[in-house]
Amino acid sequence: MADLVKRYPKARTNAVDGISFAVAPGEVFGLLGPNGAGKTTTIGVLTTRVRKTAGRATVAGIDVATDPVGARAVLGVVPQRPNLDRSLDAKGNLVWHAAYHGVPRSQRGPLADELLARMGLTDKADTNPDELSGGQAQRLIIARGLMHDPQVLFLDEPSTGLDPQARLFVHDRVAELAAGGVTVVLTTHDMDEAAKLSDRVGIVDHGRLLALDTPAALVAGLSGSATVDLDVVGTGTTPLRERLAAVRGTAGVEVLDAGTQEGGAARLRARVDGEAGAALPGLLDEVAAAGGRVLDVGLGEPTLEDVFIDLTGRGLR
Ligand SMILES: Nc1ncnc2c1ncn2[C@@H]1O[C@H](COP(=O)(O)OP(=O)(O)OP(=O)(O)O)[C@@H](O)[C@H]1O
Repeated sequence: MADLVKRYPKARTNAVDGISFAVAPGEVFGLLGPNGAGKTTTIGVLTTRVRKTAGRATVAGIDVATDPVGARAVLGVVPQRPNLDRSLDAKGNLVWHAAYHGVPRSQRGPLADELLARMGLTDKADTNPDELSGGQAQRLIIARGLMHDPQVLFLDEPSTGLDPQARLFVHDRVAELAAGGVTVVLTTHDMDEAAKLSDRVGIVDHGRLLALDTPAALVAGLSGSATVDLDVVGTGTTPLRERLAAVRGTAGVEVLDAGTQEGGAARLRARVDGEAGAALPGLLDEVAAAGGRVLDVGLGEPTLEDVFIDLTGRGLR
C-alpha cells in the first residue's frame, strides 16, 4: 500500500492521509490507533469496500481498485460489525459464502464442518445467528472469512466485546492461521493485544502512520528502561511534570490522568534510566517540594502504550 489517501465526501480532512506499508506473506500485522484514527477506512480500501481517493493499494499483488473481483477472491474479511445472514443457520452462512466465492459444491459442507470444529462451534451448526452469543458470532464470522481459503485475512477489531476467554480463543486462532501461512492484518485499539499478536505494528493517528516496527523494537526505541507511576494529589500536574522531568535519570514524564477539581488523584508516569527504584527517592522528593502528596506508586516496564503516548502525547484509553 503506497501513499493511500481517503477523503469522505464533505469531510474537511482526510480519514487516511498518506499511509504506506507492506505486509509479508504469513505475517501478522497490527494497525493500532485510537477511535477515528483511520484504521477501518484503511481496511475498507484494502478489502474493496471503500473507494480510495489517491494512492495505490494491492492485496497479494492484485490492485484493489482495478481488479476488485480478483482481490476479493484472495482476501477474507472479518468486519467490525457482525453481518451474518439471519435467514440462514450458522453452517448455512458458511456454505453460502463458499458458494458465492465459487468453492465447488462437494467441498462446501465438509469445509464448513471443519471450520465450525476449529472455531469450537460444531454444536451450533444449526443455530440461527440471532441465538449466538457475541463471541460465538465473532468466531462464526472468522470461520466464514476462511471458507474460500484466502491468502490474506483482514480482521477489524476481532476481539472487541469478547470476554477474556473468547478473546484468548480468537488470539490462538489468529496465531494458528499465521503459522499456516495466512497473512493477517488486524486493527485494534488494545495495545496489549497488538503487542501479543503482531509480528509488526503500525501506529496510526489522524490518518497517518506514526511508527511501524516490531513491538519489541518500538518499545526498545523509547528512552528509559523502566516506568514509575505516581498517583498525586494537592499540586498542579503541569508544573509537577516539569519538576519530575528535571530529576536525574528521568528520560520523560507524561500525565496519564489529570485528576479532578474535587481532589481526585492525578497520575503521572516517568520513564527512567536504569532501575525504577533508583529514581524513586528523587521523584518523591520533587512531589513533596511541589506541595503534593503521593497516594500510590507503581513500578513497571515501558510498553507499546508508552510508545503511543510518546508519539501522540496522550493515552489511548
Ligand atoms: N462512511 C463515512 N463517511 C464519512 N466519514 C467517515 C466514514 N467512515 C469513517 N469516517 C470518518 O473517517 C475517520 C476515520 O474513521 P475510521 O472508522 O477509519 O477510524 P478507526 O481508526 O477505524 O476508528 P475506530 O477505532 O473507532 O473504529 C473518522 O473521522 C470518521 O468520522
